Amino acid sequence: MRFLNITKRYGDNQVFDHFNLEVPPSTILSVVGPSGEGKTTLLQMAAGLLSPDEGFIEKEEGEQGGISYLFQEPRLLPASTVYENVELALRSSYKERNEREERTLHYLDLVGLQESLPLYPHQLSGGMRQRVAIARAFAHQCNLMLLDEPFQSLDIKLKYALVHAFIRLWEENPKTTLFVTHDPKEAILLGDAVCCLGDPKQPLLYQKIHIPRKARNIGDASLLALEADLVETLVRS
Ligand SMILES: Nc1ncnc2c1ncn2[C@@H]1O[C@H](COP(=O)(O)OP(=O)(O)OP(=O)(O)O)[C@@H](O)[C@H]1O
Repeated sequence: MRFLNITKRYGDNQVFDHFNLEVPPSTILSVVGPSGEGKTTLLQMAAGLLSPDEGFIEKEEGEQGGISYLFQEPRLLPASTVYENVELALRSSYKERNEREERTLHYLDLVGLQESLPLYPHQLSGGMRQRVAIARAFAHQCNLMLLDEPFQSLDIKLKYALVHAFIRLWEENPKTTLFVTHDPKEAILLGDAVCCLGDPKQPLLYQKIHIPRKARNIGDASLLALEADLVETLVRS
């Protein structure tokens, strides 16, 4: 997916000014940036919910069609169980009940919820609800994933458990993904590249990460150096 020469204004507020950015197919681009610098605007344009004033968004053939969203709040169906919340997302793509059941159990297993199938959202902790939302995002037939701070407001242990659950599911079937976060560590653990917004004309920082996702350890020297660069860019912006 490419953002080509994008200009976007809200009244006098110019958020993007002939801005270019590329997310190679089947990769994750982590987007960080100070508040109000256009992260959500970028996601909304990628989703087609908002049009740029100038420029356009080019999507590869495999990126057209369904989009899976993952938000900070899980947005589950309150009257449906854990199992049903995920199974419902599979109905349009799997007509066979047995196949749907197998897929549902697979996704819920990968996020560690195999024991919680009959529970309703109000019976779950915040972290468990977000696990269901992650499983559902992967169950939904999609060609593009848009993540808007899905791991925010979780304690640090839970946050990394969910980041790893996300990676396990994503690696099974990689989709072009835009991942918005305020947390440089999350950005570095998940992204094939990280970029920092903060200048309407161009990213303040864009850095590819060559270490395979599964081999990343947040204590590695090169990742710590990148994190320091990101933090410095964010603080200076
Ligand atoms: N519908 C709107 N009408 C007017 N201004 C808007 C609208 N949506 C966003 N903006 C403005 O555009 C700028 C970018 O907003 P956006 O929500 O994209 O930023 P963000 O980086 O996602 O912020 P945050 O990190 O706080 O979520 C902000 O100055 C915001 O006030």
